[in-house]
Amino acid sequence: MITVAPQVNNADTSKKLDLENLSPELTALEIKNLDLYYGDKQALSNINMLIPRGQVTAFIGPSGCGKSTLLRCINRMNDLVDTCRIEGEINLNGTNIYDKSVDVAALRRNVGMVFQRPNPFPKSIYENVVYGLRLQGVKDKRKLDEVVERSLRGAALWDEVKDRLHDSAFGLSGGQQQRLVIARSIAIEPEVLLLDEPTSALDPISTLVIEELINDLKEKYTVVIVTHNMQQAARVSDQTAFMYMGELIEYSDTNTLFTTPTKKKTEDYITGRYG
Ligand SMILES: Nc1ncnc2c1ncn2[C@@H]1O[C@H](COP(=O)(O)OP(=O)(O)OP(=O)(O)O)[C@@H](O)[C@H]1O
Repeated sequence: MITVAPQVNNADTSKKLDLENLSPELTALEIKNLDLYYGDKQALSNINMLIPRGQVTAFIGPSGCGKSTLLRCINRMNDLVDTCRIEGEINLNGTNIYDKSVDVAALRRNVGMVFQRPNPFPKSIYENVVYGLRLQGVKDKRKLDEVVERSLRGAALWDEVKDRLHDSAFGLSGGQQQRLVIARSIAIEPEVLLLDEPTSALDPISTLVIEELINDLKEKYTVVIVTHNMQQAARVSDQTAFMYMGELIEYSDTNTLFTTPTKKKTEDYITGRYG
Protein backbone atom coordinates (compact mmCIF):
# COMPACT_ATOMS: atom_id res chain seq x y z
CA MET A 1 0.00 0.00 0.00
CA ILE A 2 1.44 3.36 -0.98
CA THR A 3 0.51 6.05 1.50
CA VAL A 4 2.85 8.74 0.24
CA ALA A 5 2.41 9.02 -3.49
CA PRO A 6 4.82 11.60 -4.84
CA GLN A 7 3.35 13.35 -7.86
CA VAL A 8 5.36 12.47 -10.94
CA ASN A 9 5.18 15.48 -13.23
CA ASN A 10 7.44 14.49 -16.03
CA ALA A 11 5.90 11.18 -17.01
CA ASP A 12 4.78 12.53 -20.38
CA THR A 13 8.19 13.90 -21.37
CA SER A 14 10.16 10.93 -20.10
CA LYS A 15 10.60 8.11 -22.53
CA LYS A 16 10.70 4.83 -20.72
CA LEU A 17 14.18 3.51 -21.38
CA ASP A 18 15.46 -0.01 -20.98
CA LEU A 19 18.00 0.93 -18.33
CA GLU A 20 19.68 -2.48 -18.37
CA ASN A 21 20.33 -2.40 -22.10
CA LEU A 22 20.87 1.23 -22.99
CA SER A 23 22.68 1.71 -26.27
CA PRO A 24 26.09 3.45 -26.06
CA GLU A 25 24.62 6.54 -27.82
CA LEU A 26 22.04 6.95 -25.08
CA THR A 27 24.45 6.20 -22.24
CA ALA A 28 26.26 9.06 -20.50
CA LEU A 29 27.75 7.05 -17.66
CA GLU A 30 28.25 3.39 -16.99
CA ILE A 31 28.91 2.44 -13.38
CA LYS A 32 30.32 -1.07 -13.26
CA ASN A 33 30.97 -3.32 -10.26
CA LEU A 34 31.73 -0.30 -8.10
CA ASP A 35 32.83 -0.92 -4.50
CA LEU A 36 33.96 1.87 -2.21
CA TYR A 37 35.56 1.67 1.22
CA TYR A 38 36.30 4.38 3.77
CA GLY A 39 39.09 2.60 5.66
CA ASP A 40 37.67 -0.80 6.59
CA LYS A 41 34.08 0.28 6.19
CA GLN A 42 32.41 -0.55 2.90
CA ALA A 43 30.15 2.35 1.86
CA LEU A 44 29.18 1.18 -1.66
CA SER A 45 28.70 -2.45 -2.69
CA ASN A 46 28.75 -3.66 -6.25
CA ILE A 47 26.91 -0.74 -7.87
CA ASN A 48 25.98 -1.32 -11.50
CA MET A 49 23.95 1.18 -13.46
CA LEU A 50 23.68 2.96 -16.79
CA ILE A 51 22.85 6.66 -16.58
CA PRO A 52 21.16 8.03 -19.71
CA ARG A 53 22.44 11.06 -21.55
CA GLY A 54 20.42 14.29 -21.49
CA GLN A 55 18.12 13.19 -18.70
CA VAL A 56 17.80 13.75 -14.97
CA THR A 57 18.67 10.81 -12.75
CA ALA A 58 17.99 11.01 -9.01
CA PHE A 59 19.63 9.07 -6.18
CA ILE A 60 17.34 8.66 -3.19
CA GLY A 61 17.48 6.66 0.03
CA PRO A 62 17.78 7.06 3.79
CA SER A 63 20.53 9.09 5.41
CA GLY A 64 23.92 7.37 5.20
CA CYS A 65 22.92 4.97 2.39
CA GLY A 66 25.72 6.24 0.14
CA LYS A 67 23.96 8.66 -2.24
CA SER A 68 26.51 11.46 -1.92
CA THR A 69 29.38 8.99 -1.93
CA LEU A 70 28.18 7.56 -5.23
CA LEU A 71 27.64 11.03 -6.69
CA ARG A 72 31.13 12.10 -5.64
CA CYS A 73 32.60 9.05 -7.39
CA ILE A 74 31.42 10.48 -10.71
CA ASN A 75 33.90 13.36 -10.66
CA ARG A 76 36.44 11.66 -8.40
CA MET A 77 35.78 13.98 -5.47
CA ASN A 78 36.38 10.99 -3.19
CA ASP A 79 40.03 11.07 -4.28
CA LEU A 80 40.32 13.89 -1.76
CA VAL A 81 39.47 11.50 1.10
CA ASP A 82 42.68 9.76 2.23
CA THR A 83 40.97 6.65 3.59
CA CYS A 84 38.84 6.12 0.50
CA ARG A 85 39.48 3.12 -1.77
CA ILE A 86 37.51 2.40 -4.93
CA GLU A 87 37.24 -0.73 -7.04
CA GLY A 88 35.32 -1.08 -10.28
CA GLU A 89 34.75 1.35 -13.11
CA ILE A 90 32.84 4.43 -14.11
CA ASN A 91 32.89 4.88 -17.86
CA LEU A 92 32.26 8.27 -19.40
CA ASN A 93 32.26 8.22 -23.19
CA GLY A 94 33.77 4.77 -23.08
CA THR A 95 36.74 5.76 -20.89
CA ASN A 96 37.08 4.58 -17.31
CA ILE A 97 37.46 7.78 -15.28
CA TYR A 98 39.53 5.81 -12.75
CA ASP A 99 42.09 4.89 -15.38
CA LYS A 100 45.57 6.10 -14.45
CA SER A 101 45.84 8.12 -17.65
CA VAL A 102 42.80 10.30 -16.81
CA ASP A 103 43.46 13.98 -16.11
CA VAL A 104 41.34 14.56 -13.01
CA ALA A 105 41.21 18.35 -13.45
CA ALA A 106 39.88 17.90 -16.99
CA LEU A 107 37.38 15.33 -15.73
CA ARG A 108 36.07 17.80 -13.14
CA ARG A 109 35.65 20.46 -15.82
CA ASN A 110 33.58 17.99 -17.81
CA VAL A 111 31.62 16.80 -14.77
CA GLY A 112 30.57 19.88 -12.82
CA MET A 113 29.29 19.74 -9.26
CA VAL A 114 26.90 21.87 -7.24
CA PHE A 115 26.73 21.40 -3.48
CA GLN A 116 24.08 21.70 -0.81
CA ARG A 117 25.12 25.21 0.27
CA PRO A 118 25.69 27.77 -2.46
CA ASN A 119 29.43 28.49 -2.59
CA PRO A 120 30.02 31.55 -4.78
CA PHE A 121 33.54 32.97 -4.66
CA PRO A 122 34.10 36.34 -2.95
CA LYS A 123 34.04 38.09 -6.28
CA SER A 124 31.55 39.86 -8.52
CA ILE A 125 28.72 38.00 -10.24
CA TYR A 126 30.59 38.42 -13.54
CA GLU A 127 33.89 37.12 -12.19
CA ASN A 128 32.19 34.11 -10.63
CA VAL A 129 30.81 33.08 -14.00
CA VAL A 130 34.05 33.58 -15.94
CA TYR A 131 36.25 32.01 -13.25
CA GLY A 132 36.82 28.76 -15.12
CA LEU A 133 37.46 30.53 -18.42
CA ARG A 134 40.02 32.83 -16.83
CA LEU A 135 41.78 29.74 -15.44
CA GLN A 136 41.87 28.44 -19.01
CA GLY A 137 43.51 31.73 -20.06
CA VAL A 138 40.57 33.22 -21.97
CA LYS A 139 41.04 37.02 -22.10
CA ASP A 140 38.85 38.17 -24.96
CA LYS A 141 36.31 40.48 -23.34
CA ARG A 142 33.67 39.86 -25.99
CA LYS A 143 33.94 36.11 -25.52
CA LEU A 144 33.76 36.49 -21.71
CA ASP A 145 30.72 38.79 -21.98
CA GLU A 146 29.02 36.28 -24.25
CA VAL A 147 29.68 33.41 -21.86
CA VAL A 148 28.39 35.44 -18.90
CA GLU A 149 25.12 36.17 -20.65
CA ARG A 150 24.69 32.65 -22.02
CA SER A 151 25.49 31.01 -18.68
CA LEU A 152 23.33 33.32 -16.61
CA ARG A 153 20.46 32.85 -19.05
CA GLY A 154 21.07 29.09 -18.89
CA ALA A 155 20.82 29.28 -15.12
CA ALA A 156 17.63 31.40 -15.27
CA LEU A 157 19.39 34.29 -13.51
CA TRP A 158 20.18 36.79 -16.28
CA ASP A 159 17.10 38.99 -15.94
CA GLU A 160 17.61 39.37 -12.21
CA VAL A 161 21.29 40.35 -12.35
CA LYS A 162 22.01 41.84 -15.77
CA ASP A 163 22.16 45.37 -14.32
CA ARG A 164 24.51 44.51 -11.49
CA LEU A 165 27.00 42.07 -12.95
CA HIS A 166 29.90 43.77 -11.19
CA ASP A 167 28.33 43.69 -7.74
CA SER A 168 29.46 41.14 -5.20
CA ALA A 169 27.95 37.67 -5.52
CA PHE A 170 27.37 37.76 -1.76
CA GLY A 171 24.64 40.36 -2.28
CA LEU A 172 22.45 37.73 -3.96
CA SER A 173 19.83 35.67 -2.14
CA GLY A 174 20.60 32.03 -1.36
CA GLY A 175 18.52 30.83 -4.31
CA GLN A 176 20.18 33.32 -6.65
CA GLN A 177 23.61 32.28 -5.35
CA GLN A 178 22.79 28.65 -6.11
CA ARG A 179 21.76 29.60 -9.66
CA LEU A 180 25.00 31.60 -9.95
CA VAL A 181 26.95 28.50 -8.95
CA ILE A 182 25.07 26.57 -11.64
CA ALA A 183 25.93 29.36 -14.14
CA ARG A 184 29.59 29.08 -13.09
CA SER A 185 29.45 25.31 -13.71
CA ILE A 186 27.83 25.54 -17.13
CA ALA A 187 30.11 28.40 -18.28
CA ILE A 188 32.78 25.82 -19.06
CA GLU A 189 30.28 23.60 -20.89
CA PRO A 190 30.46 20.33 -18.97
CA GLU A 191 28.69 17.20 -20.20
CA VAL A 192 27.47 16.14 -16.80
CA LEU A 193 26.18 18.18 -13.86
CA LEU A 194 26.14 16.62 -10.40
CA LEU A 195 23.77 18.25 -7.94
CA ASP A 196 24.19 17.23 -4.29
CA GLU A 197 20.96 18.24 -2.53
CA PRO A 198 21.03 21.58 -4.34
CA THR A 199 17.90 22.97 -2.72
CA SER A 200 18.15 21.70 0.83
CA ALA A 201 19.38 25.09 2.08
CA LEU A 202 16.76 27.06 0.10
CA ASP A 203 13.25 28.35 0.76
CA PRO A 204 10.28 26.77 -1.11
CA ILE A 205 10.08 29.44 -3.84
CA SER A 206 13.81 29.29 -4.61
CA THR A 207 13.51 25.51 -4.59
CA LEU A 208 10.79 25.66 -7.20
CA VAL A 209 12.88 27.96 -9.41
CA ILE A 210 15.84 25.55 -9.22
CA GLU A 211 13.57 22.58 -9.96
CA GLU A 212 12.28 24.31 -13.09
CA LEU A 213 15.85 25.11 -14.03
CA ILE A 214 16.86 21.44 -13.66
CA ASN A 215 14.17 20.57 -16.16
CA ASP A 216 15.71 23.04 -18.64
CA LEU A 217 19.28 21.94 -17.97
CA LYS A 218 18.68 18.43 -19.24
CA GLU A 219 18.27 19.78 -22.76
CA LYS A 220 22.03 20.29 -22.79
CA TYR A 221 23.45 18.28 -19.92
CA THR A 222 23.16 14.95 -18.21
CA VAL A 223 22.02 15.76 -14.69
CA VAL A 224 22.48 13.53 -11.65
CA ILE A 225 20.88 14.74 -8.44
CA VAL A 226 20.99 13.53 -4.85
CA THR A 227 17.93 14.50 -2.91
CA HIS A 228 16.47 13.74 0.50
CA ASN A 229 13.14 14.83 -0.79
CA MET A 230 11.18 12.13 -2.60
CA GLN A 231 8.66 14.62 -3.92
CA GLN A 232 11.52 16.51 -5.48
CA ALA A 233 12.89 13.36 -7.10
CA ALA A 234 9.43 12.63 -8.44
CA ARG A 235 9.09 16.18 -9.80
CA VAL A 236 12.46 16.58 -11.46
CA SER A 237 13.88 13.22 -12.44
CA ASP A 238 13.35 10.87 -15.36
CA GLN A 239 15.08 7.96 -13.61
CA THR A 240 15.33 7.26 -9.91
CA ALA A 241 17.79 5.01 -8.12
CA PHE A 242 16.85 3.89 -4.61
CA MET A 243 19.83 3.04 -2.41
CA TYR A 244 19.95 1.34 0.95
CA MET A 245 23.03 0.65 3.07
CA GLY A 246 25.47 1.11 0.22
CA GLU A 247 23.53 -1.01 -2.26
CA LEU A 248 21.52 -0.04 -5.29
CA ILE A 249 18.19 -1.66 -4.49
CA GLU A 250 16.05 -0.52 -7.39
CA TYR A 251 16.60 1.66 -10.43
CA SER A 252 13.91 2.47 -12.93
CA ASP A 253 12.04 5.26 -14.59
CA THR A 254 10.74 7.59 -11.91
CA ASN A 255 7.09 6.90 -12.54
CA THR A 256 7.53 3.15 -12.11
CA LEU A 257 9.72 3.49 -9.03
CA PHE A 258 7.18 5.64 -7.22
CA THR A 259 4.01 3.93 -8.36
CA THR A 260 4.87 0.26 -8.79
CA PRO A 261 8.19 -0.48 -7.06
CA THR A 262 9.25 -4.09 -7.37
CA LYS A 263 11.27 -4.35 -4.15
CA LYS A 264 9.80 -4.34 -0.67
CA LYS A 265 12.57 -2.04 0.64
CA THR A 266 11.74 0.54 -2.02
CA GLU A 267 8.06 0.40 -1.20
CA ASP A 268 8.75 0.72 2.51
CA TYR A 269 10.90 3.78 1.86
CA ILE A 270 8.57 5.60 -0.49
CA THR A 271 5.63 4.95 1.80
CA GLY A 272 7.52 6.51 4.67
CA ARG A 273 8.08 3.38 6.76
CA TYR A 274 11.65 4.45 7.36
CA GLY A 275 13.82 7.21 6.24
N1 LIG B 1 34.79 11.08 4.35
C1 LIG B 1 34.24 10.01 4.93
N2 LIG B 1 34.98 9.23 5.76
C2 LIG B 1 34.44 8.14 6.34
N3 LIG B 1 33.17 7.74 6.17
C3 LIG B 1 32.40 8.47 5.37
C4 LIG B 1 32.88 9.64 4.70
N4 LIG B 1 31.88 10.17 3.97
C5 LIG B 1 30.80 9.36 4.17
N5 LIG B 1 31.11 8.35 5.00
C6 LIG B 1 30.23 7.26 5.43
O1 LIG B 1 29.77 6.58 4.27
C7 LIG B 1 28.38 6.25 4.39
C8 LIG B 1 27.60 6.89 3.25
O2 LIG B 1 27.63 8.30 3.42
P1 LIG B 1 26.98 9.31 2.38
O3 LIG B 1 27.27 10.69 2.85
O4 LIG B 1 27.40 8.94 1.03
O5 LIG B 1 25.43 8.97 2.54
P2 LIG B 1 24.16 9.75 2.06
O6 LIG B 1 23.18 8.73 1.62
O7 LIG B 1 24.54 10.80 1.09
O8 LIG B 1 23.67 10.40 3.42
P3 LIG B 1 22.94 11.79 3.73
O9 LIG B 1 21.61 11.68 3.06
O10 LIG B 1 22.82 11.79 5.22
O11 LIG B 1 23.80 12.88 3.18
C9 LIG B 1 27.95 6.73 5.77
O12 LIG B 1 28.04 5.65 6.65
C10 LIG B 1 28.96 7.79 6.10
O13 LIG B 1 29.15 7.89 7.49
